[in-house]
Amino acid sequence: MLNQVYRLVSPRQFEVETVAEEVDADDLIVRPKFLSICHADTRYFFGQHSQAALRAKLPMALIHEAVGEVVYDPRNEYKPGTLVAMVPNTPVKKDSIIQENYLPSSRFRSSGYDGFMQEYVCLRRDRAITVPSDFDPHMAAFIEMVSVGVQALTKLESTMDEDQRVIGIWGDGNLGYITATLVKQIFPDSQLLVFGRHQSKLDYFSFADKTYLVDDIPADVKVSQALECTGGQGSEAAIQQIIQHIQPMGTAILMGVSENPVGIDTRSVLAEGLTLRGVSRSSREDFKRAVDILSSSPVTRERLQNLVGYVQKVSSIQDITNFFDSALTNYWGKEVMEWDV
Ligand SMILES: NC(=O)C1=CN([C@@H]2O[C@H](COP(=O)(O)OP(=O)(O)OC[C@H]3O[C@@H](n4cnc5c(N)ncnc54)[C@H](OP(=O)(O)O)[C@@H]3O)[C@@H](O)[C@H]2O)C=CC1
Ligand SMILES: O=C(CO)[C@H](O)[C@H](O)COP(=O)(O)O
Ligand SMILES: [Zn+2]
Repeated sequence: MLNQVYRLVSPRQFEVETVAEEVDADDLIVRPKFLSICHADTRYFFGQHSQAALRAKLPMALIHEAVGEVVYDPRNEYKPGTLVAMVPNTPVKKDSIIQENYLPSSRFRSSGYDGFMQEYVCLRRDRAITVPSDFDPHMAAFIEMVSVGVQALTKLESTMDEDQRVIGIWGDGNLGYITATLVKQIFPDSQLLVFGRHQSKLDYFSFADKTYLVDDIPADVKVSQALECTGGQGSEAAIQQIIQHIQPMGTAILMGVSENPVGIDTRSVLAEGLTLRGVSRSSREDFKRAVDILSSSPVTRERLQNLVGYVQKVSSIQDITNFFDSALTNYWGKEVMEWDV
């Protein structure tokens, strides 16, 4: 099959390339419909990586958050038109200990392998998760980020001590918001505190028990467990505050991506017996749990619809470039492309 792939060839420059795809019975052909942007994509688009990293990864199609319609299934298991969320991680090896999203051999789309900015995606069938028909498709576009929140809270469940009284989230953006909605489902009896830098963003977290501006946290506020959802240099200050406000022996899940190493006060980590656990990406199981949570909780779906921040139809390379530029100035929520190329 000949396919048109929209690749970033250098910062801010896309080119369309025709690629011959080999389709076997294990694959599905999916037409991408709604694509949403992650910070990882904007870091490539704006060239916020070292020259060596850009040379190693580009040209590459961006975007790892998307839903699309099945157009062809050689095994006829999926009806044409079925909306599926596409899992961007494709494992090529199995390991009895290391999960698929932590195996260096796995192929993650839009980080070294072509992402979903394509005319058609040739998708291994175990990478497709059916999206229920009552989901808003703009919200469904970022199920991948919801699955990362699920991965984080699943890891928190298996790592933390028994103290579930207070869960603290640092970060008042997309990942913080998604993770906060999931805390309300996965830890329904816990108090949820959210710590951010913008009152106008914290106002969206109306379902949290309390929100704090990070320059105004009372010294006696304590959280049992914490999740860092900030990224960039902001991670350093967030991790420092988590160390100050977490109970001894608490667990902090770190999710924000920083291009440069950040400093951590290890003396306090040791003295308080803290666990810092990194979480990256997600697995098929996390997608399934994410869809199950959304299916059984209309209120979570409604909250996540509030995170649809900017929607635009794109039909050309110029539209795609404009869309990424708009993402830079969008203040709240996820940017979703209606993919019409
Ligand atoms: N681990 C994983 O698999 C994944 C990681 N990520 C990463 O997560 C990070 C966040 O993504 P996203 O939510 O989309 O980004 P956003 O920009 O939407 O959100 C980050 C928010 O955190 C705020 N912030 C910065 N510093 C602090 C601080 N010290 N304490 C509290 N809040 C702070 C930011 O404010 P301001 O804008 O003023 O700095 C911003 O509002 C990124 O690095 C992204 O790459 C995303 C998806 C998956
Ligand atoms: O966003 C993510 C998962 O949803 C990851 O943070 C992203 O895949 C990291 O990729 P890279 O190493 O290319 O920045
Ligand atoms: Zn991402």
